[in-house]
Amino acid sequence: MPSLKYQAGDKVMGRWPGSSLYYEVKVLGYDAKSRLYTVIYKDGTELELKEQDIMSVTSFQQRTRSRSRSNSRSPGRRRSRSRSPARTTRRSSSRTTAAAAAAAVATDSTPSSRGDKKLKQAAEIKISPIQEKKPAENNSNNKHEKKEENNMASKADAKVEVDSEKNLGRYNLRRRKEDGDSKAAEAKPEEREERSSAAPPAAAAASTPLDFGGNIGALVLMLFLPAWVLFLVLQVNQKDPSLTNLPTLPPLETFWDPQALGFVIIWIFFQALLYTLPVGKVRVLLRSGRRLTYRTNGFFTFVVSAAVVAAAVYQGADLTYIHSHFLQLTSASFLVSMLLSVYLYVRSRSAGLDERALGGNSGKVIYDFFKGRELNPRIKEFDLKFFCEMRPGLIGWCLINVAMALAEMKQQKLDAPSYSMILVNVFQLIYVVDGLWNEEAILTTMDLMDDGFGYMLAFGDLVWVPFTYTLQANYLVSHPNPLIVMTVCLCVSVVGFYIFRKSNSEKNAFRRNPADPRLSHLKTIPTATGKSLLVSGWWGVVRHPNYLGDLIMALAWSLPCGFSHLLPWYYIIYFLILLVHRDSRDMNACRRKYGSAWDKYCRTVRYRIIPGVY
Ligand SMILES: NC(=O)C1=CN([C@@H]2O[C@H](COP(=O)(O)OP(=O)(O)OC[C@H]3O[C@@H](n4cnc5c(N)ncnc54)[C@H](OP(=O)(O)O)[C@@H]3O)[C@@H](O)[C@H]2O)C=CC1
Ligand SMILES: CC(C)CCC[C@@H](C)[C@H]1CC=C2C3=C(CC[C@@]21C)[C@@]1(C)CC[C@H](O)C(C)(C)[C@@H]1CC3
Repeated sequence: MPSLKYQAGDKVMGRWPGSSLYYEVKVLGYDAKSRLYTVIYKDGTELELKEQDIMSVTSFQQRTRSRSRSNSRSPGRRRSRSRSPARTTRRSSSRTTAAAAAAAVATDSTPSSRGDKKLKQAAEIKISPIQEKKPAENNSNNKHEKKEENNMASKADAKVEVDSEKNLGRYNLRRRKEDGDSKAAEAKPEEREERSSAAPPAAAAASTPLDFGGNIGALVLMLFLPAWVLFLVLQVNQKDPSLTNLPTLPPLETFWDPQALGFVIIWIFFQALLYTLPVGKVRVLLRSGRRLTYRTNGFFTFVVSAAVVAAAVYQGADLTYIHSHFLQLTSASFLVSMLLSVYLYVRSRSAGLDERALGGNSGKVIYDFFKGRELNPRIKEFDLKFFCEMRPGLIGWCLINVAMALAEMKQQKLDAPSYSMILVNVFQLIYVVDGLWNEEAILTTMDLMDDGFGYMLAFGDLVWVPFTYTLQANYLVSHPNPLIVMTVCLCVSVVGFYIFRKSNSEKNAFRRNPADPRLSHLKTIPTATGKSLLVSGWWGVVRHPNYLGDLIMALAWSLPCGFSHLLPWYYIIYFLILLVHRDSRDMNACRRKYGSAWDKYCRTVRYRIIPGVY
């Protein structure tokens, strides 16, 4: 291993997965493909570690010394952290044998007197090989596994077994079921949150395989996506929109309207102002040692925005401006998203390695610009990604829909919007309000956890969502459709929403507090990161039940538009492609995160989105 930081045979300190404990290990080798070092612990246990989870013994000692110095200076900062599954608080057990653990040193902000205690606690880790399970044992109905896992969730101080799956050379962490108490269940919500975030940091110096066909694919998408939005925006005004009836391109000067740009900027700043108000709960995401706080006041923001817009309409503001200047508003938003993307790329160059997203850190300029390099770019406490995803575009979606209802009344000379328009408005309003009401759930989604913030999301949030997700309402303005299948639309919408909400809430509740008594009936699979995977309930039906619900809802949004044209059905086609691609991105990410535990989950839950089909 000539140009590597650590060589085979080196004695180094290796971080225990999902914890901040370091053990003395010996480097055995390096796999260039996975960019993982194989290390061996003193008792012969082998693990694969990332470079950033390894430290030379000297720098480790320096770090420990400087930490204990700073801790002895500031006792107020001493805090016992119970995030790690490997961190135990019990007295030693006769079954405890880990020689590796004897070398463990807690790197927490604990004073040296506590260091010994931690060392002793860490010595309670038991390392024992796992038996290859028979297929029957892998079944989701395996009560034993369930039992073990429930204990794992509910016992913050239980002992940990390290099981090696010999065939894959990977490890699972499990708590022994006889070691029980209910400390985690009794813990305060904030503490639970910290504990359930025990996974190793997602951000890293390394990059993952390129999506979208790398640089070329990203460039094609960057050009294609705005062109496609333009196509849709022009198509929707055609009397007979179809793929064979292409719209003519308007003169270039019609794209530019300073007033439209002014409105877009005012809207974004207004949303930003509301976002900063100290209303709502503060949520914490732990990322590479940093505490990221998020203020979840999305619902409040929505209510205030609705009140302000209603007041403006009352004062004589004409919302149909949005319909008549749709093209100009779209290009103004595109300009803003472009400028934002450039800003994000430039600032990401000074972001630390641990602040970068795995997916957008390839070193390829176009690809990284598209995918986003920085995981959670912030201006002080203002989180740009969270804000853009949840506020201007999402709330703007509802504003545009209302404007389309008013435009329909004006154009069709109606006293009230059509039933079709009302249904589309109500269905999508519920979707958006639900997203804002459950805003904290976004903290467990791929976008927040794994994706960097770059062109894809900036454009997606500020242009794609408000100007293409409103297509059905926009279509109905000039393509009236008498509603004959109202009951069908309602039923489809209710079923879709039920699946979407229940499955998302189940996963979110589980990620927040795996020991939640309301989830105690669910079966789970432990993983080496300390987090577990749900294997029954909604997440035992298909691997993405939330996508299934979302797709069913998308069907309900198109049904009121009738079958005269394909255009209003575009959303569901696009959404299917997006979610299938997203599902495979998530599969790859989870395989990287959870290794063999993920493969086991996939063997147990065979279908991805649609039961029995895919
Ligand atoms: N309207 C729109 O345009 C879009 C809407 N959406 C919606 O947004 C929501 C979030 O979607 P998205 O972020 O893509 O994906 P998910 O909310 O499904 O999050 C995926 C993550 O969930 C965790 N997970 C996966 N399987 C399990 C399991 N069995 N048990 C426990 N945790 C599991 C994993 O993360 P970990 O283990 O690290 O917690 C995984 O990375 C969905 O409802 C989706 O429909 C998404 C995209 C676009
Ligand atoms: C431009 C590309 C082709 C695709 C961009 C994708 C984005 C538009 C979507 C990625 C994930 C999203 C989510 C929502 C909106 C669309 C984007 C930004 C979401 C906020 C919609 C409301 C939901 O309730 C949600 C679960 C909060 C969604 C989260 C994901």
